[in-house]
Amino acid sequence: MDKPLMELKNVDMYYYKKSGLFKPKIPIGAAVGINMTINEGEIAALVGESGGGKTTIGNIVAGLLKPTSGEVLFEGKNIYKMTRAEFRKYRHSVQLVQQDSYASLNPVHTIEHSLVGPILSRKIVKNRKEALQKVKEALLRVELSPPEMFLEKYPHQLSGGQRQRILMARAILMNPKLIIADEPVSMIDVSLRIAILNLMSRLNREMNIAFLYITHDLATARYIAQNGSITVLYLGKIVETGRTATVLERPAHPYLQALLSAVPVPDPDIESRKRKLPLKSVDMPSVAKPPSGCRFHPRCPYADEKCSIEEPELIPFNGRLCACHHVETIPEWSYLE
Ligand SMILES: Nc1ncnc2c1ncn2[C@@H]1O[C@H](COP(=O)(O)OP(=O)(O)OP(=O)(O)O)[C@@H](O)[C@H]1O
Repeated sequence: MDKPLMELKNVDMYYYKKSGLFKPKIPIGAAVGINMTINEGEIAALVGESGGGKTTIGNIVAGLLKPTSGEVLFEGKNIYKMTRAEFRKYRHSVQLVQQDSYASLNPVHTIEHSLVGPILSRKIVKNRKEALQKVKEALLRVELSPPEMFLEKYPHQLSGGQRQRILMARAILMNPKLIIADEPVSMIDVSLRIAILNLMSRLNREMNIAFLYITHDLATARYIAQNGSITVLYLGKIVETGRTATVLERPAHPYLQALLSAVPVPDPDIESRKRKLPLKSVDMPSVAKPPSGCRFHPRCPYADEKCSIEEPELIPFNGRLCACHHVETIPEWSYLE
């Protein structure tokens, strides 16, 4: 039985950008009308192109960014109505791992210092001896062995993949229920990516930690969230969401269909027979000036007048939710022509 861990209810996040001296600030709807649930122990993928609002949503879930409106619930409680003690517990339970592992670690501190410090100061352990023991266990869990070899190192002495593992170790030391992994593999060598994805899957299975995996890369989202859920964003709005297997098997929204058609296949024969979805425009409009009606309509091959006027709601369709006026009538997607 799925139990909601984190819920976003009708969340909007507007940034305000200066448009010139004496001119009013322009609102940028980086996330609009977001409803999303991450269940206990689930791997949820959040995908979309640059500027879609992924990092904004990740930071809202992490409690680092307060949305302009809407509710953020952790275990059913609004995080902005929590007592100090409850909020502290939530912040320990939800950890954020960012893409730039170098920037996330203090370059003048050893790994031991960076990992022991937070659990001592947050009183997760009683003393330094216990802290060191826990840190060694965490390093073993993230496959940095022997741990003693890594404790005295500085971030610059480690590879990108090893630093990303250190960040995972720092996150699991807080005994989290959810780790938000924001593009965790985009800055490491392709050959090492799969190992980090497998590590996250293992932490999910062995420690029942839920993951919010944020990425622009559908292939890695499909791989890691194959038994979980996927939410696709376009210019700050959800266009399709549901179980990953259902959504990616038969994508319903034309934007997701186009994204899937663009994932290259190594076999040239299949690649040449793969179905293409020619978009009307390759240019991504600005989120500061989103198109009227359906935000995808200027690029959508199926768009008509209604799409340019009326914003589509997310509605149930074939076992998932999809925001498209023509979802019932557009040709069913198939992988090959
Ligand atoms: N602090 C800010 N002030 C003003 N605008 C912002 C701020 N942070 C983000 N934005 C804008 O909000 C939009 C969504 O940004 P966000 O970083 O959430 O998207 P993203 O999908 O994570 O993209 P990327 O993969 O490029 O990081 C972008 O147009 C961005 O320029």
